[in-house]
Amino acid sequence: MVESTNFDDLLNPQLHETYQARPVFVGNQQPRPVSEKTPLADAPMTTALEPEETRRPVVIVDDLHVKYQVYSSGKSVGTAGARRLLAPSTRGIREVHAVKGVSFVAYENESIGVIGSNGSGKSTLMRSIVGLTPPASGSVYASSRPNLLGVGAALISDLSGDKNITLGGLALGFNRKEVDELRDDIVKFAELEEFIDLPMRTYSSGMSARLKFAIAASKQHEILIVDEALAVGDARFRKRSEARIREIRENAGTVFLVSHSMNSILDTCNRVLWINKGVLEMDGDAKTVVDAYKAYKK
Ligand SMILES: Nc1ncnc2c1ncn2[C@@H]1O[C@H](COP(=O)(O)OP(=O)(O)OP(=O)(O)O)[C@@H](O)[C@H]1O
Repeated sequence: MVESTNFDDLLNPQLHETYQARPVFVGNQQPRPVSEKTPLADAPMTTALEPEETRRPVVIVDDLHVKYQVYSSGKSVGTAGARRLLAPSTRGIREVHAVKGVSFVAYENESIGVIGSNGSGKSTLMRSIVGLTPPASGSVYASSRPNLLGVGAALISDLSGDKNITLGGLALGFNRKEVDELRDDIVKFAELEEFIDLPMRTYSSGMSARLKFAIAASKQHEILIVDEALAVGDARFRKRSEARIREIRENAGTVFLVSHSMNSILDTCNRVLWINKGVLEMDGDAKTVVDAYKAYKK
């Protein structure tokens, strides 16, 4: 007989019942490092960044450099025939310098768009702010742990949408009771009432994206990073997710939105960072930066 796995066996209630997502540095109003090259927590900032005194800084990125080590196959693209044979081998480890000395201060209640061409380093910068990708040098300071929107990693496609709400909710730091209280709102927001008992693998990509967004956005994040999440779903869902992002921001959150949609950026953000080839090309009022970016792209 094949033994079936109980859903509760997949979780560890003892572990999760009291689990709460903890800020990186508890009880300290000052931004503190979430990641930096050296373990010196109180290392002075290397650049002349001066946070405004009238506003509360929530994220400080100080001269951040991020590098990837990539294994190169040795195939030099574009060199044909004999030229390829004569060309020096590029086999081995190659370094990609994805973020090159980016510095800025983000304040409470700001909604910051992050724009730039493909491969310019936007996602890398965001992953570094969350602490997923370590910097090669420089530091990131945050008043509490920034959250990258998305609970995708915690979800299991063979389980129903409903059970995945439990999984995703626990991954966000809610306890079971809190997840149960939020469940109906999440299902309603995702508009999946009729499908919530079906395994997630039967969902279309838009349906699972809606569920992931609805789970992740059910939490009032203090620092939230949304990387292209709004590009999914239809226009109506996009409008509602934009509205939810504005709501999070209005409730004293700070939101970063990485997007290629200038309309989403202009609708949602009051400030924009333009990243170009790993460098912070421009930082300012949303319309000014978007106009400059559009002019550059022409
Ligand atoms: N895991 C990785 N390993 C190696 N190189 C990487 C990795 N992730 C990103 N890169 C490289 O770092 C650079 C910046 O990539 P990143 O994904 O941050 O850009 P992006 O601006 O978010 O791009 P897009 O708009 O296409 O999503 C690119 O040259 C990319 O090839």
